Amino acid sequence: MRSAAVIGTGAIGTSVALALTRSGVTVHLVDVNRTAAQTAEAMGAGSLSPPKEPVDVAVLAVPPAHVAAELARVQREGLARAYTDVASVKARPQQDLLAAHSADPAGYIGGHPLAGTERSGPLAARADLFEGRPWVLTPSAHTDEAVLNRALELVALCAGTPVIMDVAAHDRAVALTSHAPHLISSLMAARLSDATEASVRVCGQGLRSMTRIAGGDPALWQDILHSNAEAVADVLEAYAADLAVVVGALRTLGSADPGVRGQAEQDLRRLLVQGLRGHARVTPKPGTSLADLAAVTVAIPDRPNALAEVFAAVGETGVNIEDVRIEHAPGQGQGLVELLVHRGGAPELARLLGAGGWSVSA
Ligand SMILES: NC(=O)C1=CN([C@@H]2O[C@H](COP(=O)(O)OP(=O)(O)OC[C@H]3O[C@@H](n4cnc5c(N)ncnc54)[C@H](O)[C@@H]3O)[C@@H](O)[C@H]2O)C=CC1
Ligand SMILES: O=C(O)C(=O)Cc1ccc(O)cc1
Repeated sequence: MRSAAVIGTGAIGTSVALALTRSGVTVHLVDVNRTAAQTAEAMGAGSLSPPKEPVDVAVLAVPPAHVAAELARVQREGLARAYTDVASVKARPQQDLLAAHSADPAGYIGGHPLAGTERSGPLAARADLFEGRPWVLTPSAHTDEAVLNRALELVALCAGTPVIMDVAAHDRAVALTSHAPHLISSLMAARLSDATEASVRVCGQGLRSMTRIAGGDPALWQDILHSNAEAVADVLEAYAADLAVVVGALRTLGSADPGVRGQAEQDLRRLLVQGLRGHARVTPKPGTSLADLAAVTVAIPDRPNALAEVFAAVGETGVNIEDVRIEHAPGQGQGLVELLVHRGGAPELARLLGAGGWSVSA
């Protein structure tokens, strides 16, 4: 691939543009918001000048409701030889596209990288955002093979992992893994909006993780949820049924009737154990299961470069870090870095870091 166009230079579009530019692709940037496009250009993501001939691929990184209209527009202009998008829902853009008779479905393949952030705009972009992340492609019966191949090349240049899916299966899957969880995160965060300062002050890291995605742009999420409403409602209905059981169990845990109490204990345990099983299925890295990993926790003093020194110390041991979590409470003298490594390497890593003077628990 020699050239590309990115339409929509927000968090995702600029990340794609940065990754392609880094690989030597000439990238042309387009956005209805001039400031967003200029910021992306200033970040080194590409150029605002229009291409002189059709580019190899155009990536539509606009909100889902705008994909089909933008696609029809840029196809009419003959901007590219192949077109794809990154929208979080796939059935709606495809239906809109088929309904918009001016668009050419053969030149288009749906796409969705499962990587992102709760922050919007080009300043939230990162060239390495897609590294090792699944990137769904949804070829339709109309999609040309050359277009599929071009999209596979795009994913490879962004270091993503391609996953071919049918649009309906994709939308059901992300309802479960992304869209319903987003709403649950918003529900949790909404409960806090008028809580007392005294209550909010005693929040733990778990709450911060669980409400992080509630910080996403409400307009974008309204669009995503609107485009996948039925599938998300199905998942939330299942949550509602589980919640009813849990509330019932909590209300009857203290019952004088041993039968009722026993049932409540069983219901609660079943949910907690099932949660543990589900948690183990969310892999931190493709090909790695959480069950294969162990955590080594290192206390980090609050001084410049301390974090870099820990990573350098781990690097010297030769142990690969599979995932990392950082807990820091502003104003406290130290933070905690939890290093997730392969189970077999954890004891030796803990020993070596301890010998190096770090305060470690494994
Ligand atoms: N936020 C996330 O973490 C992820 C988002 N996505 C999808 O990526 C797409 C973009 O999302 P973000 O980058 O997060 O949003 P963003 O708000 O950061 O960027 C969207 C950009 O599109 C521009 N835009 C809107 N309509 C346009 C049009 N008609 N023509 C040209 N530019 C237009 C906006 O001015 C804005 O700069 C959405 O479809 C979203 O569903 C996919 C994966 C992750
Ligand atoms: O911020 C996160 O952790 C995300 O998971 C972001 C995200 C948001 C929307 C998507 O369609 C895909 C990924």
